[in-house]
Amino acid sequence: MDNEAIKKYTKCMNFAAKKHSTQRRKDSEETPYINHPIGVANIIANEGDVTDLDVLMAALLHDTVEDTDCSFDEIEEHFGADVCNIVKEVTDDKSLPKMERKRLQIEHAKTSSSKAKLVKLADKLYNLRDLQREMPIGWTKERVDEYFIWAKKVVDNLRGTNLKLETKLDEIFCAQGLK
Ligand SMILES: Nc1nc2c(ncn2[C@@H]2O[C@H](COP(=O)(O)OP(=O)(O)O)[C@@H](OP(=O)(O)OP(=O)(O)O)[C@H]2O)c(=O)[nH]1
Ligand SMILES: [Mn+2]
Repeated sequence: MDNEAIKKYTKCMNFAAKKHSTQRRKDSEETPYINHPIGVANIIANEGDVTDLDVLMAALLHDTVEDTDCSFDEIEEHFGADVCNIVKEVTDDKSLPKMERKRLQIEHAKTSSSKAKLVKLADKLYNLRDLQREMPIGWTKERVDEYFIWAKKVVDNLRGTNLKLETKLDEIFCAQGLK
């Protein structure tokens, strides 16, 4: 086992956990938010069969700039430019109106790098499974249905990246009547 890689990945997990420490998911159990990034990394490694360290660290960090006080500079300083660039590709600009943010995510998906596409595929697979499990507090069925339709538009622009993850996403879309 590569000691340096294990040390870097563990440092990254700890960094992400501290950044997300006060955040909770929108489910009724108020699951600690960190479960999401760790779950996304786990999907990439153990369902997508991808163990590229930069991809797995970017998965752990993928919501830190978007949702915490973390900066891209901080990520680059601690984890390097390659990881930082993947995080940049998967970070929505929260200063934009929501609809514009969601439109841009569909558009950017097409031209993003294969490493960013992997993170995005796993992010969507995690969130869609969460939606199948439980409706987020304050959401309506319409909002859930809209998320599935929007998520499929993003995923359709990520295809050709990882057949295992795309197949599992299509099973979910099929179950939702979206095919
Ligand atoms: N399904 C589900 N989602 C939850 C839960 N708690 C937090 N979320 C997050 O909410 C976001 C989806 O809600 P939206 O209202 O569409 O997005 P917004 O928070 O960015 O406005 C996702 O963010 P994201 O990871 O940035 O993904 P995405 O919106 O870019 O797909 C998801 O991770 C939960 O319990 N269930
Ligand atoms: Mn996410």
